[in-house]
Amino acid sequence: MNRSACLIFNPVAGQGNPELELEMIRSLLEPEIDLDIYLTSAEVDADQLAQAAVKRGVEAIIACGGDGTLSAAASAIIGTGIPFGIIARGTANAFAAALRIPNTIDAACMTIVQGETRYVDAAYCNGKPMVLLAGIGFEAETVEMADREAKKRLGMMAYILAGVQQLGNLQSFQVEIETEDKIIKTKASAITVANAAPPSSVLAQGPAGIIYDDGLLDLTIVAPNSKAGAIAATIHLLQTASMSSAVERDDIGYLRANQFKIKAEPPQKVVLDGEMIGKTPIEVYCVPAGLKVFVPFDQALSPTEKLEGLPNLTVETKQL
Ligand SMILES: Nc1ncnc2c1ncn2[C@@H]1O[C@H](COP(=O)(O)OP(=O)(O)OP(=O)(O)O)[C@@H](O)[C@H]1O
Repeated sequence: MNRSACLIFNPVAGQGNPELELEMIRSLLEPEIDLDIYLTSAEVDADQLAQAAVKRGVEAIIACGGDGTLSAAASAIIGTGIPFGIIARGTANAFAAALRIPNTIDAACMTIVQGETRYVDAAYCNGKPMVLLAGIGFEAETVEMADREAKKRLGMMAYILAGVQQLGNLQSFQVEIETEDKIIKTKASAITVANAAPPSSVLAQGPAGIIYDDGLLDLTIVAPNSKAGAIAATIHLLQTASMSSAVERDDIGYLRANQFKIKAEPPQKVVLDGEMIGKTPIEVYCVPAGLKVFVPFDQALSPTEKLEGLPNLTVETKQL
């Protein structure tokens, strides 16, 4: 008997041809999986469709669209244990990159067909589900500037251009960050709280690698004191992200915790998984192992040790 799944498809996401893309997905998945297909509309979003699918007791949910669609669908699935398939067709595709899921339609479909799953953490920010990150300040201003029309025309460049434009009027603010055991007060231009983040989310890259299944959130504080400092800090974050090392600049800080309460003065705009949600204050907490996601076969089990290649290696199994 075939497996079954609810497929939630956003027909306006990305820059491709939605009819052809849906046809391709059906031809790749339907030999193995019976699909119940629902299209999002301006009125009915992916979270409503996913909530209804959860109520119907579906075997799996597959979401196909940009980051907005993927996070909206994921939000209804957190804590349900229903396996979640991701087919990214957006501009930034941060969701797939952060969870290391292929971002081409055929490889994403193969991942779902293979059927390997892995638990990853999720989070809630001001009561709203979060899979990737909450950005305060600079990032939120940049996302707001890159509107759908600009993204259609320019793709990823829309975000980069908005970021460059935004550097010109870099604002800093007072911030208070509270964890279970600390209250930190400082000045900043950007605060990012990440559950999972792709390397392209530069402002999240303070720590040496963001771990998305450790039950903790990673917070990065970027506090440059000039436009030149902001550029230098960004370049440093790009370098450390590509080498998976932690930052070493006085104007960048980071910490890990299970939850954060953040206040800013003046209040700052907040972007949550790519969508504007209003202004600070925010409260974010992690939901360990909140999502069960289809992942490529080689990631289903993360290796707990690596010994091969060590010089003169011998490994002896002890008799217990
Ligand atoms: N049929 C539709 N017509 C108009 N808007 C829609 C429709 N379906 C979904 N939407 C809207 O699309 C938005 C989500 O878009 P999504 O993020 O998936 O794609 P994108 O903007 O192309 O990608 P990215 O976020 O990577 O730039 C939501 O705001 C949702 O309300």
